[in-house]
Amino acid sequence: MSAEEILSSNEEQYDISQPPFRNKSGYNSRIGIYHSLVKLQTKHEIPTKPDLNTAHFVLSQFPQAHLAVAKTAFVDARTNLRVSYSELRRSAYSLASALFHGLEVRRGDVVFLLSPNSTLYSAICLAVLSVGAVLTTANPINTASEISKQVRDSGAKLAISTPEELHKLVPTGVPTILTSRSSDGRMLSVEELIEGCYDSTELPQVPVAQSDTAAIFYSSGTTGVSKGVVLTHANLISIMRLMFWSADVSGSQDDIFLAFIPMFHIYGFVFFGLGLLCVGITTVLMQKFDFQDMLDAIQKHKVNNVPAVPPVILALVKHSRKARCDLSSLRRMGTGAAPLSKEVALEFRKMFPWVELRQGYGLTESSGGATFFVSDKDAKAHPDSCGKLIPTFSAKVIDTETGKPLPPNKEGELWLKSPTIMKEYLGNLEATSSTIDSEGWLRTGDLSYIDDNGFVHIVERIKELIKHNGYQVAPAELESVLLSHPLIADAAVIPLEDEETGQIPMAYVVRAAGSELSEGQIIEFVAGQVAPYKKVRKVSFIDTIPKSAAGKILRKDLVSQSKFQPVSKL
Ligand SMILES: CC(C)(COP(=O)(O)OP(=O)(O)OC[C@H]1O[C@@H](n2cnc3c(N)ncnc32)[C@H](O)[C@@H]1OP(=O)(O)O)[C@@H](O)C(=O)NCCC(=O)NCCSC(=O)/C=C/c1ccc(O)cc1
Repeated sequence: MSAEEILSSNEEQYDISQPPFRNKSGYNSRIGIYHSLVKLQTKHEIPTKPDLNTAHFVLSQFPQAHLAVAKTAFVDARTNLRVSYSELRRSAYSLASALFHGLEVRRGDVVFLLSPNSTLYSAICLAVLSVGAVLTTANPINTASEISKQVRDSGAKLAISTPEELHKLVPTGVPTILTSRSSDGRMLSVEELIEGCYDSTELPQVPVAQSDTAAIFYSSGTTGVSKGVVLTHANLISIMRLMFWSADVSGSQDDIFLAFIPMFHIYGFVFFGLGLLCVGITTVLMQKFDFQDMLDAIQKHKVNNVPAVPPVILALVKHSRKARCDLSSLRRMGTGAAPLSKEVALEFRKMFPWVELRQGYGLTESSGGATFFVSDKDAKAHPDSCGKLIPTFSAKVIDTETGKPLPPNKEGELWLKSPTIMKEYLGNLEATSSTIDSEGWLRTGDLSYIDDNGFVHIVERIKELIKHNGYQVAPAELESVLLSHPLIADAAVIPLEDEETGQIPMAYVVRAAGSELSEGQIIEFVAGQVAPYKKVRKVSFIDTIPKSAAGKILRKDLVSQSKFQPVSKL
């Protein structure tokens, strides 16, 4: 369904000026659907022009005044290098010309970007999208085999990599250019292409439809291993507009933001990679998170706004008193990607009474946004909620037993519909059809309820997913690594609650007969094959893995069992 179709079907079905919408929950009891009660003003409306390209849209949003006065778009927290809106636009233009005319990147070609946050990141994304190519990104700490898998699955034609991570791409054979100049000058780099002789005054004219694929982000979804989430230009343009709306309603238009949240995931991508550029704000960029560096950056650059994840909020509560730093410039903090405990939220507000704290909820499959708190007063009064549905969103809360939609205050699986919902999982019809139904409803795999006032509460995950530091870790992926060990007969991986990081992956292992494999050896074996945030950090040995009659691992039983075991974090 196109953005236009979804928007107009929302208008027809959910006339919020009519009963039964005269309730604050936005619940229509006749059809069992909740609807965002926020109407977008004209300036926030989602453009439905069929041939609009995300990059053209974002670049057209750069405020003219900012281009004229060379307002800073990005500051590198470490080097102090500043990139203005006009420089960013010039870089995007010349890189787009170089990709199109020099490297013959064409509409639909997939370009794989392997880089931490950098002042070049947005220019690269804009250039790739502007020529109708498809962007796919990855965490640079992923292992070579994880990266090969993604290059293969996405069908990447070209890669762009930092010199440090190049070795992980070499085995894939995919043509690669570097982000910065190589010391021996033998490889082409983005820096050289930007400074080269390509046209820096306009973008190549490539016809692109909003329904074209724009990006493929990898997510574990509700089940199993990592899958490519296919997002269209329509999805990204919609979320850009909603970002603009959220900055406006929360009064953040003139804030200085801090970015340590990685741009290679949807959260960082929609905020820092593209979204906040439409608002015209300045972002201080950190390549990698470090607690003290974060405090220093806030103080030095007088940062006002920090989108974060729960472990960072917890670290501020626990450690900022000891650290000598001035956080008086802070005005707003956001938190998403994992649940923030009510106690931590309350403690944070006590320690930083001058800072607004907003919890949000979004998935890669919804292009990163779904709920938001318009007012801090509401956020304060509802610390265990992640806000209300953002404009254009509808939701159903589905009884997991009967499949029927539920009214306010009843728990069920949250289903979402909006113009931001992904098109599909790449090349995976089965996963797509079990996640999005024929009417376009996305099953989130999260157990939730919506209260009388429309506040969304996420209760727990139904999907089999571990959240470590806000990163997704799929148990099935770790289980297949464990089962590849010749001395492991069977294995199951579960989330173990952890105060600092949210959850850690814990493995239950059945050793092969006669094997004396130790916990340490197993941890080391897995660590050698997966990115550091996916590491198994605790192992327990067991005689058999509990399974249903159909052979499905009964993870809930193992989770209950794990609660009775002493945990020593490694
Ligand atoms: C800032 C965090 C919380 C902490 O950083 P960290 O302390 O460096 O830890 P890492 O988790 O990055 O690193 C894991 C491990 O990798 C190691 N590592 C690190 N960088 C290296 C290196 N370059 N070399 C080698 N080893 C290394 C690091 O030392 C560590 O090792 P270990 O000691 O074994 O735990 C970081 O984890 C982080 O950014 N997490 C956020 C992840 C994230 O963005 N998730 C979003 C997914 S999308 C989504 O859910 C959307 C939500 C959303 C919600 C609401 C909205 O409104 C909108 C959106």
